[in-house]
Amino acid sequence: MIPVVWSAPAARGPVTGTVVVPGSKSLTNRHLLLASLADGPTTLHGALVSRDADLMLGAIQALGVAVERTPDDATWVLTPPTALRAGGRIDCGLAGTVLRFVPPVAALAGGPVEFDGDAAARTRPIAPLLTALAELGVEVDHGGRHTLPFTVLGTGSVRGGEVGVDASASSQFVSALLLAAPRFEQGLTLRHTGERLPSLPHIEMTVQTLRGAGVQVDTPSRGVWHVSPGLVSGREVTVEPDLSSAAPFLAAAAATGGTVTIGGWPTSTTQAGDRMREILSTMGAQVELAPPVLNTGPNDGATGRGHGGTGTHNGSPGSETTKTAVLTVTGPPPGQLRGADLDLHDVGELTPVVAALAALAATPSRLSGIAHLRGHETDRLAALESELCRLGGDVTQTEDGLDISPTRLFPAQLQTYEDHRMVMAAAVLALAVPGTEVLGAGTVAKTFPSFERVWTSLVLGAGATAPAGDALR
Ligand SMILES: O=C(O)C1=C[C@@H](OP(=O)(O)O)[C@@H](O)[C@H](O)C1
Ligand SMILES: C=C(OP(=O)(O)O)C(=O)O
Repeated sequence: MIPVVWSAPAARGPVTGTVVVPGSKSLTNRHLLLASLADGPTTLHGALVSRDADLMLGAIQALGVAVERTPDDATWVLTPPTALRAGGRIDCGLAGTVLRFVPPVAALAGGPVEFDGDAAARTRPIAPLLTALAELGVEVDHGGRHTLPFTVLGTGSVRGGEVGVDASASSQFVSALLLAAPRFEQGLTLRHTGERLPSLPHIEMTVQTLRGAGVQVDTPSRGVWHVSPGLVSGREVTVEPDLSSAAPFLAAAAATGGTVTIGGWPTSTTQAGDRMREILSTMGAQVELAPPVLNTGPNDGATGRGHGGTGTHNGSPGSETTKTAVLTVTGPPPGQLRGADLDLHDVGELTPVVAALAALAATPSRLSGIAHLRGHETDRLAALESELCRLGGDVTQTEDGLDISPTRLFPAQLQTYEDHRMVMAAAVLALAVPGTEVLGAGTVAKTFPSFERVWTSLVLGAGATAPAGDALR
């Protein structure tokens, strides 16, 4: 168990080794949700085992899905009920994917489904989604507050049709409506009505996941999606490793002049974490994606942990051929990491780790396009400003991001605000600031329960980190 106050290790020299990261949170939770709507069983290989995935599993079980897991947790079989079950209570924890993706599915159950979550989840944006559901004829009792707790009053069917949603606070409003839409009577034509739309790759992930399950999704123009009503195919999928969970390990190489290698890196992916390659290269690291391994068979991207295994996903209409590769990042010599001007609008979840790295760089950085991070697990812009300043950093919040300039940093006890990515950011900072302590680091279990063990083993020089199955817990 990770201690409440974690003395995160400082680097003893260049951090070097090979890391195995667990399955993608965003893909795992999309596949779990779709399994509840499918026409038959779904088999998942390499799914994430973590608090957010557990919460999604709990949610679909409350809706009547039967779950079987192999003893090593490597394979899960999810069998949907004939009709989604009402009367359940869904715990969203602090998981945006549960809070946003499950209510439109609950509307298809034949009665009330209650939703609540962590205290911090009550301040996460949800109103535009509840309003869109109301326009689609779904009754939600939220006592006029438009926040958790609320009850979706399912009637067994949703009419569907056309609806607008302002998703400038979270792309998850769009994903949520699209994921349930094949089971709406008329399908759905969804229009984003706001100025800016964050996290587009995550919406593309939703579209690809639906198409993989045989659902027809058209994108007639920018900011408009059409989902045709129809069957969602139960299928067999291998979940890609979580590339955003890989980010702090790659950052460790960049910050210390070390070399970190991660296998099973999908050569084509919708995951935000893939942008780390470009970000690290801009900051002066060497980034190499070794010749891809061709995998044939049913797959969602990377199969097998490590180097490009294979797998099969039916992808309904035929199987796909996927490629994975080995990613190696080598940091510049100490003192030569460059700051950067980065628009992170599409990949906001990378911000905490990138901000930590920017604070260790030799020149200033500007991170922009991320005003919506004020509604993430915590107000991430405020949290990063406050914690970097606690170490003596030179950081100011802008309207839509952070300006970070180099300064000498001193050890302090860092707070993490129940935010897994603040723990990862603190770990990166501690590499260069011996004596740094991290308060509440256990919150990293949201997406990476074994983070502290894998991190410590890499930083203190054990080299290769935990094997696949191990890294999942
Ligand atoms: O759909 C998803 O799986 C996610 C979408 C993004 O949310 P926002 O659009 O709210 O930033 C991302 O930051 C989050 O970590 C996961
Ligand atoms: C914003 C995040 O999570 P969530 O899915 O809870 O929105 C995140 O993981 O960075």
